[in-house]
Amino acid sequence: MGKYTIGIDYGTLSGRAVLVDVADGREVASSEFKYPHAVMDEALPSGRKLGVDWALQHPQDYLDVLYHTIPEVLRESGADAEDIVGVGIDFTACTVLPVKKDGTPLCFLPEYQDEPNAYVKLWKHHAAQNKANRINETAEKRGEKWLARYGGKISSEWLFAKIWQILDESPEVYAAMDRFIEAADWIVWQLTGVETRNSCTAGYKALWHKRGGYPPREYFAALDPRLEHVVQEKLGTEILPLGSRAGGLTPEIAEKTGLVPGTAVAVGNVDAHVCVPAVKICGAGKVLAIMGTSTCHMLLSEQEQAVPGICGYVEDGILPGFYGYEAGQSCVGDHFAWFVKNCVPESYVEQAQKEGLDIQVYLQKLAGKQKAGESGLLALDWWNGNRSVLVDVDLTGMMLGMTLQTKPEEMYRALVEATAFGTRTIIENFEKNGVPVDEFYAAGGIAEKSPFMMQIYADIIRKPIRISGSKQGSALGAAIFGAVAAGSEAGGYDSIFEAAEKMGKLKDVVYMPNEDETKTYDLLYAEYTRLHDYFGRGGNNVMKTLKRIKKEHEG
Ligand SMILES: Nc1ncnc2c1ncn2[C@@H]1O[C@H](COP(=O)(O)OP(=O)(O)O)[C@@H](O)[C@H]1O
Ligand SMILES: O=C(CO)[C@H](O)[C@H](O)COP(=O)(O)O
Repeated sequence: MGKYTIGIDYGTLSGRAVLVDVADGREVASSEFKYPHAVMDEALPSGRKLGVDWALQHPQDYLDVLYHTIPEVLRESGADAEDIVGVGIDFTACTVLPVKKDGTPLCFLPEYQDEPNAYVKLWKHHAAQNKANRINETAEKRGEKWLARYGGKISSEWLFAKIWQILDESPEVYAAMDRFIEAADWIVWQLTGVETRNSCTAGYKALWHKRGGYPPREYFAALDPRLEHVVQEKLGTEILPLGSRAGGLTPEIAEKTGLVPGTAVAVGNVDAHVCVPAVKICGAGKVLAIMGTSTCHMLLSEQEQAVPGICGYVEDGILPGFYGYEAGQSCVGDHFAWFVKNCVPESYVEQAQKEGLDIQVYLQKLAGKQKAGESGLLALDWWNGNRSVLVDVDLTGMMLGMTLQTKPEEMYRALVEATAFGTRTIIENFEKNGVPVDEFYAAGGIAEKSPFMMQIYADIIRKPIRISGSKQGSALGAAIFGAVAAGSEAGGYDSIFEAAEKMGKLKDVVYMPNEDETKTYDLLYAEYTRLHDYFGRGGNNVMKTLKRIKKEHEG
């Protein structure tokens, strides 16, 4: 009888579960549940308006993912629950929420339902930038050594900026929360009844270090005296390494999902990092880009090297025995989603429908007929700020070269190219700073759906691109960690490397750079870099001025 594990990938808009065969990673069944509340960036369910740069979620949606997708993959596969030996989950990060000590989210309590700071702050909640600035300035002033691990600057997406925002704006919420916890750890807590913290989110998003722990309390006190004991009071300090077993499934969750009580559950993981073993990466020098709403770039190295402008590096943060480096672009597919929602004429939508094509596929069909540089357009990919290498959410988007002849498919292609230039900037930044990049892999919705984009990326970054063999790379990665949490005695594996070797997958296709296109793209990339540095490194702060004026209008 085969043994199986279930991996659940909590993305920005939905949760996706896969049930896979432990022997070879074969996907037997899958299921998706779209979050009913999606991303709340304008108002709470009560109608209460949110400010600029807010992005919240509702934790009930995460529980509903379990109740819908697990029974569905069990039904679809026909697998016996006794043969499901482990469950692993991954989540967007730093997606964080305030909870009571029994795990109840504050936003479930009637007194906080109309309080924005009681909800989950999604990874792309950018309304704590003023806090991130002070976190950086204070760290620099005090000569905090950890700052270099985070590329010299931490982002407003990270944990301490978010919790400080709560303290500052809603001290009563801060006082009422017993824990501030990553959604990854919270959902594992709901599955097992045990509160655990995973080393991945703690390391990348909460400044934690395997040997040194968190920054000292004097640092937090220098930020705000009320934060002096934030770690002890709100976070908890017992951090478990990736691949550990967090606990066994509770009888209540087992009953609601159809699984067996006590089934091994892995400690939480991050949607990007978890994907590395899913594409069989087990060593240094291979960048994996997980390309969806945003892109995260993961890279292993045997060397510890400070790299400016990256999100950070964490020892054992992706796989044991390596320094795991992370960089990213906080907006990639989000550009394209924004474009089709706001900038495509009715006639295009109708034609796409007539041809039975998704509107993005239709635009790609038209844009694919063009050559590099043919549109005369060049864009900066900062519709949601810049995560790497500038680490500045106050930067905004820009497109240059438009004329009365410019077509929607050309603008769409320019946005795709801009995101690829952003990726090339990240690769070159690693290489320049002593972390070699030999190969490039891609996973995520975009790598899966769009050969058009993958070819443009290969042409722009000048490297062959290998693609994840699973449509759900992150969910497969979570299932792989589920197999390690189960261990070999239960039918899983004792090492993540062995599990990756057996269960990881790559497609046969490799996108090769096309020499003619790369030559033109080199010219465009030089112009992109000029604009990138001009608008992004202080040559012209017009984007910030415009944002400030906009904020004044919004009060
Ligand atoms: N045919 C397509 N080609 C390229 N990108 C697409 C296509 N369809 C949807 N997308 C983009 O994929 C992104 C979602 O990626 P996905 O990996 O599925 O989700 P997530 O990032 O939430 O995990 C959206 O931002 C959307 O613009
Ligand atoms: O910060 C992250 C990883 O470190 C987020 O999880 C990520 O950017 C969100 O990913 P997705 O594009 O899949 O929604």
